[in-house]
Amino acid sequence: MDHGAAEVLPTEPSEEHFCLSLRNGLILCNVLNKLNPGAIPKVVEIPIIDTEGAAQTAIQYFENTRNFLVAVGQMKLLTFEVSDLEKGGSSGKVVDCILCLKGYYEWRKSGGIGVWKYGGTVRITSFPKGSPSSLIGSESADESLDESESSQFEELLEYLHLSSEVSLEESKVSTAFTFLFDRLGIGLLQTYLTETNELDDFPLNSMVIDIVLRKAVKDLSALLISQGSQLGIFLKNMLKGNCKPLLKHEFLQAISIYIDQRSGLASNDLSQFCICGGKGKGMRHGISYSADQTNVLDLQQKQLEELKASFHLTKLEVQQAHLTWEQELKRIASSSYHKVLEENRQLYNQVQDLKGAIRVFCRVKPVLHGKSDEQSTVDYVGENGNIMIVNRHKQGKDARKMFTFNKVFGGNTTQQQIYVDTQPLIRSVLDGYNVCIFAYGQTGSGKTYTMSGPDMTTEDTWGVNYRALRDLFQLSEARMDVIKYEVGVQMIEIYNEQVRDLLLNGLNVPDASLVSVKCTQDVLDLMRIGQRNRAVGATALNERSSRSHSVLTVHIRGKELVSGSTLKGCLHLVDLAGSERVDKSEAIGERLKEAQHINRSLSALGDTNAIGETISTLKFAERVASIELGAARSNKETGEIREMKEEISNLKLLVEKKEAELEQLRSGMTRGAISPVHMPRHNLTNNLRPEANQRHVDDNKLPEFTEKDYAPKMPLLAEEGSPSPPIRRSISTDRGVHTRGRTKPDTPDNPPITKLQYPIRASVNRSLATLPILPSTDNKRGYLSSQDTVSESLHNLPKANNKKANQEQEEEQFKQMLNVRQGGIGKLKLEHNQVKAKSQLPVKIHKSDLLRTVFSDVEVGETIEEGQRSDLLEAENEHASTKSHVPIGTKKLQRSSSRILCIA
Ligand SMILES: Nc1ncnc2c1ncn2[C@@H]1O[C@H](COP(=O)(O)OP(=O)(O)OP(=O)(O)O)[C@@H](O)[C@H]1O
Repeated sequence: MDHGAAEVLPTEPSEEHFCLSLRNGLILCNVLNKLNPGAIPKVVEIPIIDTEGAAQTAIQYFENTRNFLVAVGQMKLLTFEVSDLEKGGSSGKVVDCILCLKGYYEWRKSGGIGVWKYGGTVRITSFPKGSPSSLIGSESADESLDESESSQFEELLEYLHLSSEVSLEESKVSTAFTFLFDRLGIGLLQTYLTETNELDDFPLNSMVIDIVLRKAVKDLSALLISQGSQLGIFLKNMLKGNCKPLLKHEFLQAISIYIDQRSGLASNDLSQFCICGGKGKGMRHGISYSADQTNVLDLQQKQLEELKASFHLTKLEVQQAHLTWEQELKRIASSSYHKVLEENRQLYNQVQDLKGAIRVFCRVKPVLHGKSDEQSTVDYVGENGNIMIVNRHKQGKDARKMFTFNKVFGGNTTQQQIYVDTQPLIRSVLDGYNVCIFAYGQTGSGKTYTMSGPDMTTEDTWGVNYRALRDLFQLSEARMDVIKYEVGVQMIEIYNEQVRDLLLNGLNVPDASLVSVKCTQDVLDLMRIGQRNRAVGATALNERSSRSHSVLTVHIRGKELVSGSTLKGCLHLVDLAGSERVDKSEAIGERLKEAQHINRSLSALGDTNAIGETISTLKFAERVASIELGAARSNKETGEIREMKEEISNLKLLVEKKEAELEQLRSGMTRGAISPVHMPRHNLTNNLRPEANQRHVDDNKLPEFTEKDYAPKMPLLAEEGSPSPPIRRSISTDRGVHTRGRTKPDTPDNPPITKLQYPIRASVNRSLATLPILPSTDNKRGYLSSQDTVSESLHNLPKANNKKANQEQEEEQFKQMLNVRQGGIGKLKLEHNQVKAKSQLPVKIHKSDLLRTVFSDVEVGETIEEGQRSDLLEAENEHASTKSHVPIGTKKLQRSSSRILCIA
C-alpha cells in the first residue's frame, strides 16, 4: 500500500470516506505508477486536503482520476466511472478495480508466471452442511449467500491492512463490521467467521455487540413493517373480495403461523450469531465478557425482551384489528344486502299488486280415456284468458258463451305449467303477505288433482301444494343469512254440514294442531301418513272428498336478523268441496237424504256433460275476478309494534276472562255455576264476522310459533295408525265408480273409512271452538254428528281441571248444552232467522263464508263495512243457487292483506 494512502485514509474509514479519499486520484495514480511505473506520467501533486476543500480542487481531482482510468483501461484491467467516487456512486466498482490492481500486482510480484486472470471471484472454500447459513434460510435477498461479496470483504480487509498480520484495532473492526452488516447481513458474517476460524481472536466487545444488536433491531423492525404491509395487502384483498372466502379461524390461524414463522426466523438468525462466539473465561453463551460487557449485554437483553413483548402486542393488535374489520365488514355487507333485499321485496310486491290481488285461472280437464271429444263442453281456449263453452242442446248464439279470466289452461297443461303462474305468490308469503289459493269446481273436475296431484310418487305429478311448500323452504333457506324463518303447517278438513254447524252454533274455525316443519319432506311425510290412513275405504273417501273442504295452511314467521322486525305470512291452500254439493246438503239438511242425493248426482254425472255446473263454475269464477281487494299489505311489524300488540292481546284475554267470570257469577246466581270454559258463543252476528274468526285464530297463538303451540310432532309421524291430519286424495278408480253412476255400498270388502280422531287441542281460554273435525270411529257415515263432536271434545279437555268435581260439573254443563242443541236446532235456526231479519244478512251460509273464514286476515280491531260483507255474501249466495243472474257489479272489499288465486 502506498504510504501516502496510509496517511490519507482515515483511521476509521467509512465507505464514504474511503471513496472520498480516492476522489483526488492521487492515491490511485501513485498506486498504479508503483504497479506499472510510468503508466501515468503526470500526476497532479496537491496538498492533502480535508473533505471541506475537496470541492474547490475538483478539476485537478478529475484530471488525476481520468488519467488513472485511461491507464487502467489501457492495461485491460477493471475500471470504474468517475461518478462512482461520488456520493451515491457504485463504490463496489471502485473496490473491484482496486482488487484487480492488487491481483495484478501479486501476479507480477510472483514473476508473472501463467496467465493472470481476474474474474472478481475468490471462493470461500466450503460451507459445511447444516451450517447456520443454511438455517438462516432464503427468506430475503439480504440473507442469501453471495460468495463474491464475501470474498470481496476478505480481500478488502486484507488490502486495508486488516489481515491477521496486523493487530486488530477496534475502530477498524467497527468500521469493517458496520460496512459488513450493511452489505452482507448477519448470516454471511457468521459463516465467514466460522469458516475462517477468526472467532477466537475476534474482539467481541460492547461495540461489536452493539452493532450486532442494532442490526438485529433494525432487521426486526423491517420485518414488522414488512409483515404489517403484507397483512395490510392481504386484508385489503379480502375486503375487495380477491381472496377466496376464509373462515375467521382460518384467517387468524394463517396470520398466526405466518408471524410465528417470521419471528422464529428472525430470532434464529440472531441467536445463531450470538452462540457462534469463541471459547474463553467468563463464558456466557460461549463468549467471555467483562463486567461492562455483561451490563451492556443485560441491557440489550432487556431491550430484546421489550422488543419481543412489543412484537406480541403488535400481533395482538393486528388480530384485534382484523376482528374489528371483520365485524365491520359483516355489518356493512349485511346492512347493504338487507337494503337491497328490502328494495327488491318492495318492487316485487308492487308488481304483484299491479297484477291484482285476486287472480282467477281456469283449468280445463282433459278428455279422459273412454270419453269422446264430442262430449266436451269446451269449444275454444284462447291465449288471452278466453274460454268458449258450448251447450250442444242449444242452437244459435245461445249455444256458445265466452268467459275471460287471468289465464286459461287447456287440457294438455302439465302440473308444472300450472304452478309457474302460481309461483310468484309463494314468494309473497315469505315477505309477510297472506295468500290463498283455492280450487273450485264440480265433483270430479280435477280440484284435488290440481292442488295435491294424483299421487306423490313422481315430482311431475306434484300439485300446487307440494310445489309451493318446496319453494317456500328453498326460498327461506336462501334468505337464512338475513331472515330466520319458522314454518308451521295446519291441515283441516271441513264438511259442508260442519261449516253450517260451526257457523250456526257459534263455533270458530276448527282447530287443527299446528305442526312445526323444517323441510318439504316433513310435510310430505305428514301427508303420506294421512294418505295411508285414509286409503282404507276408497268409496267412502271419494264420497267424503266431494263434500268436504280441505284446507292446508302454512304459517310463516320470520325475524330479520339485523333490524329485529318480524313478519308473518300465511299460505292457505284450499281444495273446496264439489260446487254442486253445498246446495244439496244444505237444502236437504238431513244427512241420510243428502247421501241419496249425492249418489243421484254422481250417477247423473255419468249421463250428462255437466254443462250446467261448468257454466255455473265459470260464472262464479268471473264474479270472484270482479271483486277488488285493494293492494295487499305485508304483515310486517317492528319490535315495538309487536310488543304493543302482545300487550293488547294480553289485556284482551284478561278482559275476556273477567267477563267470563262475571258471567259465571251471574249464571251461578240464577241457575247454578257454569264454567266459562264451556260457554258456547251464540252471538250470530259475531260468528259471521270474519274479523271475529280471525281474532280467534290470533287467540290460538298460531302465528306466535311458541313451543307450546306446536303439536307434538314425533308421535304423529312415527306411530303407525296414529291420529293423522286430514288429507284429500285423488284416486282415479274412484272416479270410475262415479262416472259409471254407482257408489259401492259399505261392505266387508269395501269397508267404510276408518274414522281416525284428529289430534285435538283444547284451551281453557277458548270456547268450544276447539272441536275435532274428522269423523269418530263409530260413525259409519264418515262424519260427526254434533253429539259426537261434543263427546269427543269432552274427552280431550285440558287436564288443567283435574279435580273430579270440576269434571263432573263440566260434563253436566255439556249435557245441558247438548240438550239445548239437539232439541233446539230448529230453535237455533229460528233465532238465526230473527237475527238475520234484523241485520239483513242472508239466510244461507255458503262456501264463501268458509273462504272468508279461511283467508280473511283483517287484523284485530279492524272491521269490514257491513255493506261490503253483505255484498260479498250476496254475490256468493246468488251464485250458489245459480238462479239469479242479475249482475251485481264490481264488489269492493278493502283493507284485506291477502292475495287470492282461484283455480276454477
Ligand atoms: N288434468 C287432469 N289430467 C288427468 N286426469 C285428471 C285431471 N284432472 C282430474 N283428473 C282425474 O279426474 C279424476 C277426478 O279428479 P279429482 O279427484 O281431482 O276431482 P275433484 O274436483 O277433486 O273432485 P271432488 O270434488 O270429488 O274432490 C281423478 O281420477 C283425476 O286423476
